[in-house]
Amino acid sequence: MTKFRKILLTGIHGQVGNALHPRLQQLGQVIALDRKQLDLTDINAIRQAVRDIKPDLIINPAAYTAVDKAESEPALAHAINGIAPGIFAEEAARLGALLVHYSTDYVFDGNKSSPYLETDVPHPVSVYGASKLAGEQAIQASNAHHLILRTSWVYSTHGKNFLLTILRLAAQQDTLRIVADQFGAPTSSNTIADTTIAILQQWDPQHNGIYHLVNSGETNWHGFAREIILQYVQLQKQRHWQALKVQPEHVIGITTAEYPTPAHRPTNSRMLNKKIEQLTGLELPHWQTALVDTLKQL
Ligand SMILES: NC(=O)C1=CN([C@@H]2O[C@H](COP(=O)(O)OP(=O)(O)OC[C@H]3O[C@@H](n4cnc5c(N)ncnc54)[C@H](OP(=O)(O)O)[C@@H]3O)[C@@H](O)[C@H]2O)C=CC1
Ligand SMILES: Cc1cn([C@H]2C[C@H](O)[C@@H](COP(=O)(O)OP(=O)(O)O[C@H]3O[C@@H](C)C(=O)[C@@H](O)[C@H]3O)O2)c(=O)[nH]c1=O
Ligand SMILES: [Mg+2]
Repeated sequence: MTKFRKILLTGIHGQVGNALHPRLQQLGQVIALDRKQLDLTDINAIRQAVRDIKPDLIINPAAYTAVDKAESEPALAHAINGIAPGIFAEEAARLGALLVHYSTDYVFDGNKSSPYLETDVPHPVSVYGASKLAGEQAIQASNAHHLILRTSWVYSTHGKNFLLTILRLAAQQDTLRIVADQFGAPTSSNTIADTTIAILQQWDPQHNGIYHLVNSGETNWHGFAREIILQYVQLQKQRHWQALKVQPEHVIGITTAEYPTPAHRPTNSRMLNKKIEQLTGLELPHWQTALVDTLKQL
């Protein structure tokens, strides 16, 4: 089914863009632009690219994602995460195209004691979070058809992510110290891409809006790290992977105060994905299931 004529995709070397790229071929002709072909800090270049290509679907997983570095580069983070999405939205509106954009749990302050809903008021506590919220608001202020998909703790077999960081550290050190007081849901780039395709297959203008898109269940960063080690050890023998120095019991839970970073991170990053499950009729996989699936692709 080619539901769309021309799909403009950004961020193809990133985690989510890389997972989307092959899957999108089933929906239409994909024109993928990486940073060299389209620099999102260049507003005129964004306008020109959209006007030249005339897509009926724009998907923008490109973003400035270095959370700590953003604290010292707020203008750059804001240009890419706050301004560029609004330009895509203005151009999408001119063409009557749909804009699919990704956002983050870090738009919330984390002070809620239960999982966040799409109707909860965002209040970011980091430069990255504020820049992503500005992007959401710019899209919402436009007349473009849009889907804003908020996800969290994204990992995949490539790129910069917590899964690969933990495996790298676990091969070098015999102890890992990981914060155990920030709660959320690790989400695989495969789940994000599969769910995006499912929404697009049945897309209708009345679906415009924000959706939380996370693997189900919850943990904290320490729980995620421990599960990575446990699952790796289980798969290791049959797959002839290198041994780790760390034993699962040597993944130590610590407090946020014991791991100081430039950026503040929310204590509660949990988000309910009921709205997107109702729309797609899908049950999003549990984070532990998605993790095994990703590890098997290493
Ligand atoms: N990673 C995570 O944990 C989470 C991510 N998200 C959101 O999900 C989306 C996808 O994230 P993810 O795939 O992990 O991100 P990545 O950091 O893996 O990829 C980001 C991509 O954006 C590109 N990019 C960065 N700056 C520019 C620029 N100036 N012009 C053009 N392209 C640029 C990068 O290009 P290059 O390859 O050249 O560097 C890269 O391909 C983003 O919107 C992010 O905010 C939400 C929650 C969690
Ligand atoms: C490597 C390491 C991290 N940590 C902590 C720091 C932090 O609180 C947590 C995760 O670290 P990271 O730097 O991977 O996380 P971070 O870069 O904050 O990840 C975020 O990225 C952006 C793009 C998002 O949108 C968020 O959803 C989230 O995925 O683990 C430790 O406690 N010990 C360690 O050895
Ligand atoms: Mg990071």
